[in-house]
Amino acid sequence: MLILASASPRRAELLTQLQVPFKQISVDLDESVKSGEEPRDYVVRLARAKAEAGWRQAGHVDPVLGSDTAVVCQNKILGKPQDQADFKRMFALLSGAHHQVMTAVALRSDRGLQHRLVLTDVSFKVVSPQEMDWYWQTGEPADKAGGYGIQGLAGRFVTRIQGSYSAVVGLPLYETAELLKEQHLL
Ligand SMILES: Cc1cn([C@H]2C[C@H](O)[C@@H](COP(=O)(O)OP(=O)(O)OP(=O)(O)O)O2)c(=O)[nH]c1=O
Repeated sequence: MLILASASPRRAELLTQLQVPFKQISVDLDESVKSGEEPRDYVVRLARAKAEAGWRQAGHVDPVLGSDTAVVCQNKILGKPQDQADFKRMFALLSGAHHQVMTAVALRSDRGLQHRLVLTDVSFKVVSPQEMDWYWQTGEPADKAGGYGIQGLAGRFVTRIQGSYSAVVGLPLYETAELLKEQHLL
């Protein structure tokens, strides 16, 4: 059975949309950025590492999907906010501006390791300090790259998206389906 190497409930929910049976495992990885590493290289490296780690952990039998999402603003990676001050620093960059969401998905099986990289442009309205405080208090930003969830309460801040909505949430469905089809798993 296909394995999703992710602790993310959002990725699991997205993967059910492809109607392929799967089980979920979590893998533990060092997610630090290497010095001088480009954001797109970083998400590809992590997605591939998650798939590879899952493949090893599950005994080199079942095919494994791994994915990674980064919010990139002015070529800086905005990770998950450490605390409220960190969150407000991120939102000051996102407010009234455009940023890019980079998501990579990788599939490891006995046919090898393949990946796809998906870039999506997202625009935010100007977000006031009061709205930032309110949004932080909802608890939604804490476990999310860039400190927001487009599928949740932050949907109200998004004025425009060009690219893949499912990639912003965490798993690009079109590209994931392509990878699975290539390996005759869908
Ligand atoms: C930008 C954005 C991110 N996110 C989420 C997707 C990912 O779960 C998370 C990005 O962090 P990731 O490090 O990509 O993933 P994760 O740690 O949640 O899960 P795992 O490594 O076990 O697969 O942020 C949203 O849910 N909505 C959004 O709009």
